[in-house]
This record gives sequence, structure tokens and C-alpha cells, in this order.
Amino acid sequence: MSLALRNVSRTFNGTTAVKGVNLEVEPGEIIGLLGTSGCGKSTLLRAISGLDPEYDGEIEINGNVSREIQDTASFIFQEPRLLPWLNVLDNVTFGLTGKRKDKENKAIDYLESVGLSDKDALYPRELSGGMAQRVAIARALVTSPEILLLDEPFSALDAFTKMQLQDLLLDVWKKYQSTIVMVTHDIDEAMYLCDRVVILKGQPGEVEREIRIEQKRPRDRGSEYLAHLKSEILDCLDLNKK
Ligand SMILES: Nc1ncnc2c1ncn2[C@@H]1O[C@H](COP(=O)(O)OP(=O)(O)OP(=O)(O)O)[C@@H](O)[C@H]1O
Repeated sequence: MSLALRNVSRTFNGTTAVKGVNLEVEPGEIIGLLGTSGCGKSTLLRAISGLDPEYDGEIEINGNVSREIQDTASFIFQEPRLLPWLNVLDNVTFGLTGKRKDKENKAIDYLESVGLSDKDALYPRELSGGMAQRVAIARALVTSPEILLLDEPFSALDAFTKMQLQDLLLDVWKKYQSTIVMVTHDIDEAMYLCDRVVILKGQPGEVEREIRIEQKRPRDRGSEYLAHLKSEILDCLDLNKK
């Protein structure tokens, strides 16, 4: 699914949070929105999803300008937001329509993709943080979204689980080829996952720079290329102490 933001700005009560954002995203691309706290990254995701239609400018999805809630989009948040009274299987089938058996079969396929096919009967309180976030990924994918919007999806997890889930995201992306826009604070994560990183800066937040990551995936987290890029990104965010 293609996506274009044209001169998108959002003002809350007279204060502009994010200003003049232009972005063209190709189908199947993974885009990272990176920037310091408060520069409007989540605000942009909400505008793209249609949850917040009160922005200025234009957002075009698959060639159509729209401010509607996007049925073809799924969100994954920092916390899994599972329904505590439903087991894993029912959390994944929750947003689906159709016959119960068909919904369950579909959910089981996606639970298998995230390595949880044997955990379908567990309740959210019985899951680790990483397992719960895997369920959230399965729930987001089961509706076959054309665009996945991720808002710091791994930032609440320990370093090892985070790396595992980043690889899992790439595996499921390879299989389903959704377009992905992800907000992150984590420069390493953005460089490991994304085709392009859009750096936002300031208040109001504006696009400072776009960096294309030329290295093919799977990437070597410790490569010189990524170390060099990281330094460039830190410079751009004025975070490099020289
Ligand atoms: N509903 C709202 N009402 C008023 N102000 C808002 C609202 N949503 C966001 N803002 C303001 O817009 C600015 C950008 O917020 P946003 O959450 O998009 O930033 P962010 O870059 O995602 O930050 P963080 O990285 O800390 O999550 C902030 O100053 C915030 O206070």
C-alpha cells in the first residue's frame, strides 16, 4: 500500500505540535519515524490511521485522499493492550468477522507465525511481556492489514526479547509484505529494521532529514556501516558529544 503525506501539520489548542511533513512511502517499505520526545511522532501515526482527522494538509493512501479511519491499517502500541477477560485465541479473533471456526483457524495460523500456537488457551495475566506483545502482533496481522502502524512496539521489553521480536517482525513482514510505519526512540532498532529513517526535530517537530539504509536485510547489528550511520543520526539530533 502506498502512502503520501503532503504538508501535514497538527495544532492542538493553538500550539503546533508537528509542521509541514512531506513523506512518500512505497508499498512494502519499512519507514522509521525517529526523534526526540514530543516532536510529534505519535501525532503523525494517529493522523495516518484516521484516528485523528483534525490535521492540516493531505494524506493519500493508495491514491485516495482520506480522513476516514483506515480499515486497512493496524496499530501495535508500546503495551500489548490485550483484553484480560479473553484468552489468547479470543484476543486474536476479536476483530474478525465470520464463522467461529474460520476465525479460529485464521488466528491459529497467525499465532503460529509468532511462535505461540500452543499458548492459545492462556489468559493475558499468564503471559510474559514478550509473549503478550507477540499476541498483539498476531492480533494486528490477522486482519491482513496493508499498513502496520507501530508506536514504540518493543520499548517496554528487555534487550534480548526486543531483538527477538524485531527479527520476528521482519519474518512476518517477509511473509505478509505490509507497509510499515514505526515510531521509535531507538536508533539501533530503526537502523536494523527500516528501509528509510525520517528524523524529526524541534517543537513543532519538522522533518530534519531522511536517511536511506542501503544495507540488505538481515543486517549485521554490529557492522561498521550501521555504526557510521548511527553517528550521522546522532549528529543530526545534536546528541553526539565530540
Ligand atoms: N490530544 C492532544 N492534545 C493536546 N496536545 C497534544 C495532544 N496530543 C499530542 N499533543 C502534544 O503534541 C506534541 C507531540 O506529541 P506526540 O505524542 O506526537 O510526540 P512524540 O514525538 O510521539 O513524543 P514521545 O516520543 O514522547 O512519545 C506534544 O507537545 C504533546 O503534548
